[in-house]
Amino acid sequence: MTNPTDEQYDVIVIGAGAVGENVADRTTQGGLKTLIVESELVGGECSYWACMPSKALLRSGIALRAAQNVAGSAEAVTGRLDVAATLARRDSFTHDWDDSSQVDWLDGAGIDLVRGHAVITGEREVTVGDRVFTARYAVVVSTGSAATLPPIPGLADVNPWTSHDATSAKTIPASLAILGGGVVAAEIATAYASFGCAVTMIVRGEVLDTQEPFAGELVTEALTKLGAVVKTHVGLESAARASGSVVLTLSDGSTVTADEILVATGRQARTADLGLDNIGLTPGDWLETDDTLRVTGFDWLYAAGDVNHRALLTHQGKYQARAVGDVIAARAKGAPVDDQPWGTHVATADHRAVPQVTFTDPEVASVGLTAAAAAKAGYTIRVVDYDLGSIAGASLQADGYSGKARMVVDEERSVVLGVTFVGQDVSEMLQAATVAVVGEVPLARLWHAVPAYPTMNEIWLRLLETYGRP
Ligand SMILES: Cc1cc2nc3c(=O)[nH]c(=O)nc-3n(C[C@H](O)[C@H](O)[C@H](O)COP(=O)(O)OP(=O)(O)OC[C@H]3O[C@@H](n4cnc5c(N)ncnc54)[C@H](O)[C@@H]3O)c2cc1C
Ligand SMILES: NC(=O)c1ccc[n+]([C@@H]2O[C@H](COP(=O)([O-])OP(=O)(O)OC[C@H]3O[C@@H](n4cnc5c(N)ncnc54)[C@H](O)[C@@H]3O)[C@@H](O)[C@H]2O)c1
Repeated sequence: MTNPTDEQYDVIVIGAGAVGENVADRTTQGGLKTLIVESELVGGECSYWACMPSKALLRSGIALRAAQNVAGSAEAVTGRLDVAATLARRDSFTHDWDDSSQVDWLDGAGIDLVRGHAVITGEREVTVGDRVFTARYAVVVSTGSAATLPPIPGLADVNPWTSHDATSAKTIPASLAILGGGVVAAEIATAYASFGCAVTMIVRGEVLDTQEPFAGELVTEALTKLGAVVKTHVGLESAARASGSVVLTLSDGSTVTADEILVATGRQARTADLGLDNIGLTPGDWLETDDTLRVTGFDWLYAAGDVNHRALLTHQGKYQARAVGDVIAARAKGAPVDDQPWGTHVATADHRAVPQVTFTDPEVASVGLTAAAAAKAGYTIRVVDYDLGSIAGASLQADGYSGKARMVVDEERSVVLGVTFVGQDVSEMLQAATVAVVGEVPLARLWHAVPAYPTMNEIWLRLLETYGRP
């Protein structure tokens, strides 16, 4: 690890998650001397408690079911999921929660690291313990987000799990209640149900209700088939521990008893103890930015990743990191700033072209606007739906393949505003949809993007045929 001796830097990045690391890399490549401060593990949530461990927990069950869904391999794969081997594979991805390889990467990239809790103590000034650092050009906040805990009577006292516990568990409880119906809840429910854990989801609305409605319907159906109980349109009134178990009283008068409860009710900004009050901002708030990721009202303060609440996804935060690192370097050198929509120094895609995969089984892969969001935004739209199971490639992928696709078209410009695929292995089909949405490729031209036969990508041809040739 580098031992910084000079307390003045060009750029100080607070938080060494995936986003902070990428910001620091870009500013360093831009010739700026950069310090990164991290209070926990270099690599942040995604590497140790979020994307990577959760996907590792999911993958073994998904691979097993994929083999069971094809005659021939189904006969060969007759055993049960090996939970211990799955957990061991998860541990290999998190390097047993040891960040030395990421620290080595920072070192190799020429980025100085200070471990400790950073506080903004003034303009361009960051204090870590008894060391005070100043930044010539910029301070970038990339402190991420943390799980919220709703103020439900008794909930805090039952020692509820957050996603940290669910992704790092060394043993799987016999039963798990999950509060919430979003991405974390649906993914963890899928993984734990695959392990044979008795999962009960308590969902105040529908599962995955920010996606197209059929996504939640198909995922709920699949979760139920896996043995999970999905209770929708019901609230949690109170929680208590009795004989070691968690006893939950629901708004419909019923009770749920489980070994543990996972609270997956969304995120809050990690800004409560960052010293925001020292610079006239409110501790605990999300940091609002312009499209160059500069915090409103400041010329030296930037925010990238979850903490700005634009799109709480690793890939989107890293996209912001590339823009923010490059714009800081450009402004420091007095070079031109390209801040027009879709320019080099802006994160335009955050507004209407965010890709996301929910790694349930079936997967949900979406980009851009849902039909409801597009209509609400005032677009004149046409919605085209198609059954993915009737695509030749899908029928080869799995016997009895079931899935659905939707394309939302802007009728005035004849371009795609959003696409959603739900089905086995659809995640790898998402990038083509993202290119179509970001590139605003006219439908007439999309007819010339010929999908190979027999792949599941033929869904594009079917969607276009259903729409009709413009
Ligand atoms: C269970 C789960 C699964 C997920 N799966 C996916 C997925 O599959 N794909 C995807 O794209 N997204 C996924 N996400 C979202 C993804 O994890 C986040 O969007 C991403 O981690 C945000 O990165 P970040 O760098 O902004 O924040 P973080 O990764 O949270 O990093 C922030 C860092 O800042 C440090 N820090 C905070 N305050 C201070 C301080 N004052 N001083 C010093 N250091 C500080 C923290 O210790 C942390 O290391 C998932 C989230 C969860 C909860
Ligand atoms: N595969 C991925 O890309 C992935 C995976 C996991 C998480 N993430 C990201 O992490 C973020 C956090 O995920 P999340 O699932 O915690 O949040 P979320 O916003 O997706 O879902 C929160 C859920 O909790 C419910 N809820 C909120 N308050 C509640 C309350 N008081 N009582 C009962 N239910 C309540 C909501 O109705 C919703 O169902 C997401 O924004 C997502 O982008 C991404």
